[in-house]
Amino acid sequence: MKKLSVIGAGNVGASTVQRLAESKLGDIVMLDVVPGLPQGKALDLMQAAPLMGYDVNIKGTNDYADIEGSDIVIITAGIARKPGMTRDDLLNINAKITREVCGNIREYAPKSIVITVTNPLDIITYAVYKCTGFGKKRVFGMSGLLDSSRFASFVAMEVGCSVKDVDAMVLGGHGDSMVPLPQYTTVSGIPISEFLPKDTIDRLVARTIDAGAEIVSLLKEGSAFYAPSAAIVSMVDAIINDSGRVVPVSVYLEGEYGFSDLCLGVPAKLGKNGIEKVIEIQLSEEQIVALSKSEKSVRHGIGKLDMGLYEKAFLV
Ligand SMILES: NC(=O)C1=CN([C@@H]2O[C@H](COP(=O)(O)OP(=O)(O)OC[C@H]3O[C@@H](n4cnc5c(N)ncnc54)[C@H](O)[C@@H]3O)[C@@H](O)[C@H]2O)C=CC1
Ligand SMILES: O=C([O-])CC(=O)C(=O)O
Repeated sequence: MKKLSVIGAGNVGASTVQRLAESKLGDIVMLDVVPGLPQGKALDLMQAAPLMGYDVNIKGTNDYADIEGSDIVIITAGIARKPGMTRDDLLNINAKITREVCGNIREYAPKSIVITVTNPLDIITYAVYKCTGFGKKRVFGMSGLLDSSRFASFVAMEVGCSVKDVDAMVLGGHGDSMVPLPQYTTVSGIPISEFLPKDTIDRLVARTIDAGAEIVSLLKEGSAFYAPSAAIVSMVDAIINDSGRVVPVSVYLEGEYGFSDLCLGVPAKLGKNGIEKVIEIQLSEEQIVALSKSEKSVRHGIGKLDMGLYEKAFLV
């Protein structure tokens, strides 16, 4: 059995633990700072095991020693946005939480693959990459798979076809400058332009970019967690089963797409070592401009991080 640890037992963390258990992907540790919260949720999930037929162990804890030897660690600890906020507004608080989490991952799970989820996603992924020193294969962020799934669901609703036949692709940062790629979005391999007029596609692209905020404004408290946890578990499945799935992830770039020293959503092959390969695809002039805009926005956020603190953490 693989050992999977989820840091943060809130909406995203607890739903991820439930999906991991139901997918029988490994034994799970769920950690949170709030005393009793992860323990209570873990106990509740263990009591569902006989009904759901999952034979995995789920432990709730406030003690990082329990994540010792984890194969995969998923970081969901941090605050979620409220209506009217951007993801970038979460940076100061979540960067501080992330530093503490990273120090503990370095100490207790130094061989793990780390999947970041906490927002602002690309900036936090960069911070975790720097802070852990684990290298780009073992530190990457979940966002593009969620954004692509949202785009695919909107296409299926509009075309009136099965979601099973829709493949969508969204690149760039997980924010207002994300880059949905209609040209790489298909229904049974057929470009969506064969099914939908341009103004409809433009509307679905805009809805995809705004999809997180749409849910925040409906919920009033907190943000999405059902689709995010599904995307996280798809990525964990691809790693554990060494499946070679190609999905968009936020990864540290070293010249790919012409960008360096930041994390940005690009297609990558996932396998047992984490990121097996970053895939570079042909982009149109318009898409290159959009991706550059996204890169600038993420780089601006990275500029707000106090990197001294990360480098110091790395040296401890
Ligand atoms: N990358 C993506 O696509 C997505 C990212 N998110 C982000 O994920 C994060 C979590 O979202 P939710 O679970 O909905 O929030 P939530 O508020 O329901 O849960 C967050 C949990 O983190 C815990 N926490 C806070 N500080 C901690 C620390 N130092 N150590 C351990 N745990 C700590 C809190 O006690 C809380 O239980 C947010 O930053 C949110 O914006 C959410 C959805 C999608
Ligand atoms: O919108 C948010 O703040 C949470 C998130 O990243 C998403 O649902 O895409």
